[in-house]
Amino acid sequence: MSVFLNTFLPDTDPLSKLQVVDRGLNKQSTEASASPYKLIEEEDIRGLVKRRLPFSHKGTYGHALIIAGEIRTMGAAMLSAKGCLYGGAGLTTLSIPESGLTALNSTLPEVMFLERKQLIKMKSLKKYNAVAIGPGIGKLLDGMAVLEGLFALKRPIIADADALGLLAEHQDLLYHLPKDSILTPHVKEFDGLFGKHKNWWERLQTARTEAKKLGAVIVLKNQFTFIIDQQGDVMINQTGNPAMAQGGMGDVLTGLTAAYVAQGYSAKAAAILACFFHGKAGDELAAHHINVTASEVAREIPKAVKRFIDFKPED
Ligand SMILES: NC(=O)C1=CN([C@@H]2O[C@H](COP(=O)(O)OP(=O)(O)OC[C@H]3O[C@@H](n4cnc5c(N)ncnc54)[C@H](OP(=O)(O)O)[C@@H]3O)[C@@H](O)[C@H]2O)[C@@H](O)CC1
Ligand SMILES: Nc1ncnc2c1ncn2[C@@H]1O[C@H](COP(=O)(O)OP(=O)(O)O)[C@@H](O)[C@H]1O
Repeated sequence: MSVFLNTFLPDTDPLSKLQVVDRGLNKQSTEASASPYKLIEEEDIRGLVKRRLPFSHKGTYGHALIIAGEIRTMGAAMLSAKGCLYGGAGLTTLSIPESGLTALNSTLPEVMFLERKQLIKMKSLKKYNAVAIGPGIGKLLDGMAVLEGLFALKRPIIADADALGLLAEHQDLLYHLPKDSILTPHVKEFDGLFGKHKNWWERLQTARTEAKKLGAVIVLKNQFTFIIDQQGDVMINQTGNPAMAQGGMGDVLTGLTAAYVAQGYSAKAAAILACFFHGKAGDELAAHHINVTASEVAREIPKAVKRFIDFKPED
């Protein structure tokens, strides 16, 4: 039976009711019968996710840098770092104001620290396999200078939360976003970047155009998160649930996305895997909890991935 796009939208419009969604990611977009809208299925994830290798070491799984947090939102930085750590990056470094250092060392001793002033030494940032910026940075950090420096390196970044706010205010910079970057807006951040929309159908059309124009992956977060790739195809994530509707959940997703980029996945694969396992961890917790915290979701991720990898469909 066909499934239509309106099933995944929180509002109604005449066009999405007519738009068929393909099941799975296998059909090539170039095929005449293919829909640009695709539902991510477990089989797709099995084809993407890699096991950890014998004789591997921390260097095998990449080094992620997360630029996050200010005095009132240091929690966002900790949550992003947790998402990255539990997502399996070989090394995680967090750049926060020094006032957060005690909290970092006592709560996440595995995570390293990079002073904010080191961020202007752009060449030294080349050693990181993934760079994420935004959760809780507010406007205190000289975010624009850091973003400009990162863009000059022409290395993809993951931009979330307040970094998206900065890009919305400086559209000239937005269109210099390095190719294969990942933007992770919720609906308000998306409309801040690209203008107000009447409904979700229109928002998705803008997302497809902008992802192509930017050469970036856009992760438009919602109950069903839409991952729009550089070709303008829309992949729909089915995991996740309302128990996850609590502050900090997106911060964990940002860190988890960085972990997958650091491990060598493409921007598109990293975004798909992060959304899938973030939601999967939330679903497993929601089986026994009415609501789940962002920290709990982060901690559940390695278990959810392990269960998924070890599960045999005939079990
Ligand atoms: N522990 C910490 O340090 C934490 C720090 N955090 C950090 O603080 C910074 C600012 O975060 P913020 O929550 O103040 O603003 P922001 O996320 O822009 O929301 C503004 C308004 O937008 C809406 N809205 C939001 N999400 C939506 C959605 N999915 N779907 C639909 N609508 C949605 C909603 O408006 P409403 O719909 O209620 O009118 C909401 O009130 C940011 O850097 C973040 O990383 C947080 O992560 C929390 C934990
Ligand atoms: N009802 C829901 N169903 C599925 N996922 C949800 C639900 N509510 C929130 N989420 C997930 O939680 C995250 C929220 O992100 P965001 O709004 O950026 O949060 P924050 O800024 O507090 O970190 C997204 O990944 C979103 O998909």
